[in-house]
Amino acid sequence: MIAIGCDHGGYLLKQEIIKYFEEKGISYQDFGCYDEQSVDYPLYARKVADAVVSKQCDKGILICGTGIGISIAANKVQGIRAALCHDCFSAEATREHNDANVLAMGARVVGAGLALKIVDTFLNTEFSNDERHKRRIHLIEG
Ligand SMILES: O=C(CO)[C@H](O)[C@H](O)COP(=O)(O)O
Repeated sequence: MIAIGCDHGGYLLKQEIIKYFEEKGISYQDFGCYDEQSVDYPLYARKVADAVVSKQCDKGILICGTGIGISIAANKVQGIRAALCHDCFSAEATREHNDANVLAMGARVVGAGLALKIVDTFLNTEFSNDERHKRRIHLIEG
């Protein structure tokens, strides 16, 4: 189950991703927002982060205008490793090296075509389980 959330700046891209999930039969839970009315992105970052940390969902996807604010907010939640990715290399590397559990993107930065490839890469790349990466992740967690 994938948790997905956005602010008003990310709403239209979130709808594209949801359409993609429905076509592919990927199960998801939509934590809002639900239209383009102006909202505050930290609230949606928190909803998705809580769903991931509580294991209600396996991974999260967050979208705002830039992806920056919503990733900063998600990373305040203990246990969240949110990665802001606007290319497939980063999406693959952050799964392999950082075991990122939330993908953040900016709808004002990437188009839907690239965003869907980034989502696909993120969801289909496993953590390497390499000792050096595990050690570094433990150091992040403190
Ligand atoms: O990218 C964002 C945060 O990093 C927000 O989507 C952006 O700040 C919203 O801006 P506005 O209220 O002017 O639409």
